[in-house]
Amino acid sequence: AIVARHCGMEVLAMSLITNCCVMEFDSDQKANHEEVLETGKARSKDMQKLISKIVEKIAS
Ligand SMILES: O=P(O)(O)O[C@@H]1C[C@H](O)[C@@H](CO)O1
Ligand SMILES: Nc1nc2[nH]cnc2c(=O)[nH]1
Repeated sequence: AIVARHCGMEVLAMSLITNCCVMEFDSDQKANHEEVLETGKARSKDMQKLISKIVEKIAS
């Protein structure tokens, strides 16, 4: 993104929130990669649709 901006390109960044951050060191809860993969998979179609719509709007 930094190089793209340097070259004068417009940049859109997106992020999918995939899990909760565990703030307490001694918490029983633990963040794990499986929940991240699971959410990514569960939301992949939504992300595809959203990005397609954005590209359509940019192109029109
Ligand atoms: O050990 P961290 O906090 O880096 O772990 C998080 C949770 C997942 O294991 C991974 C992201 O997928 O980072
Ligand atoms: N998606 C995701 N990425 C991370 N990178 C470091 N920690 C995390 C986390 O809890 N979730």
